[in-house]
Amino acid sequence: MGITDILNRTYVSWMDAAGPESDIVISTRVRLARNLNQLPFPHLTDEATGKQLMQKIRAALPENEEGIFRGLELVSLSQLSPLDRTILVEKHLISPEHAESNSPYRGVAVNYDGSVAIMVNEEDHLRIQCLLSGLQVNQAYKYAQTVDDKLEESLDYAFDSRRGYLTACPTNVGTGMRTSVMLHLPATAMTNQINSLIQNVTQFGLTVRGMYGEGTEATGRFYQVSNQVTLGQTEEDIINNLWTVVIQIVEQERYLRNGLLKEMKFQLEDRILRSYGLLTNARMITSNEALGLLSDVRMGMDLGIITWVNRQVLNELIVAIKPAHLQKAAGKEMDPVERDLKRAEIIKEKLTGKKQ
Ligand SMILES: Nc1ncnc2c1ncn2[C@@H]1O[C@H](COP(=O)(O)OP(=O)(O)OP(=O)(O)O)[C@@H](O)[C@H]1O
Repeated sequence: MGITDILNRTYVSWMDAAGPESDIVISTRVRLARNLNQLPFPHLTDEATGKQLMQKIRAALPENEEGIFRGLELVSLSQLSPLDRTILVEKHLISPEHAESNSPYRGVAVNYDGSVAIMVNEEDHLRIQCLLSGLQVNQAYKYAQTVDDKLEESLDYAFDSRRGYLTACPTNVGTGMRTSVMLHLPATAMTNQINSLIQNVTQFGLTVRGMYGEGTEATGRFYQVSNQVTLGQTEEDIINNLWTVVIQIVEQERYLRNGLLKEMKFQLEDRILRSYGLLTNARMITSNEALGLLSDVRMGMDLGIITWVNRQVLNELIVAIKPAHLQKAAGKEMDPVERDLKRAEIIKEKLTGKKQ
């Protein structure tokens, strides 16, 4: 029960849709950036220090422990194929930049259900991530803290009493914490209110990114909202601020959805049912088209228009239709046409429960 298991199945725990507000908040992530004293930051590291760091972290991870530590084992990126590294990106367990490396001195540890993932030698020596379903900022922070405390029992962190945790990029100094939520905002997007939302959240020290984080565009219907500031605020301030803003975004999205349902009931039902029809009948489908249609079906489910699909299936599909997951499922490399065929097949099967 370790990373192999995570790589061989689509499901990880953030997809269970069991968390609060999971009609709109898909997942919550808390990540802590940490570095070890006396060792240069990753971008200045040579082979010898890279190796030393991997050894120290491997030794610091608890063995045979239960709870959130179950299955947590450090694997070098060189031990994973490019496809498997992309699988981890598609599941949101490592960043796209980390996946580009095949260095033996960079690594990843993932627990049994993907709720804890640790990147080693990414931008910082350690990036501890906790990822949960729905809006669970406090719980995700609690998990991250538990992992952090456990590692700190045997690692000497770079910490300055005035500045806080020291990090490779000055924007992370202080708490070293980024808290974020992945939101599904179709009504906000359909009513052209995304730009004003972006402006509003910026005023609260938050930032809006695309589905795959830094450098990915905030377009479509899925958005990641996170704190921009790590210095001069406590972890509790950051969490409370994010929670307060997100609750308002959630309420606004629900209000807009209900408005659409009231004002254009038949058009909305038509659009959603057509989207379902396309998803369950297409012979070939691209990733972008599928994501847009899945977003419609998800909203249809939330509004009670589609009653026969469950949210976990939709969360799993968001990931199962990505290129690396499709190729893993097919057991071979595929060109774009083959992927479009396979994608259509998987969607049909998951939505209708019928094998082709
Ligand atoms: N709430 C969330 N749910 C699922 N995945 C998330 C969430 N927030 C971030 N991620 C994923 O984490 C990865 C990193 O995201 P991002 O670049 O925003 O953060 P970071 O690396 O911690 O920040 P930094 O820019 O400070 O390095 C991305 O793959 C992104 O998809």
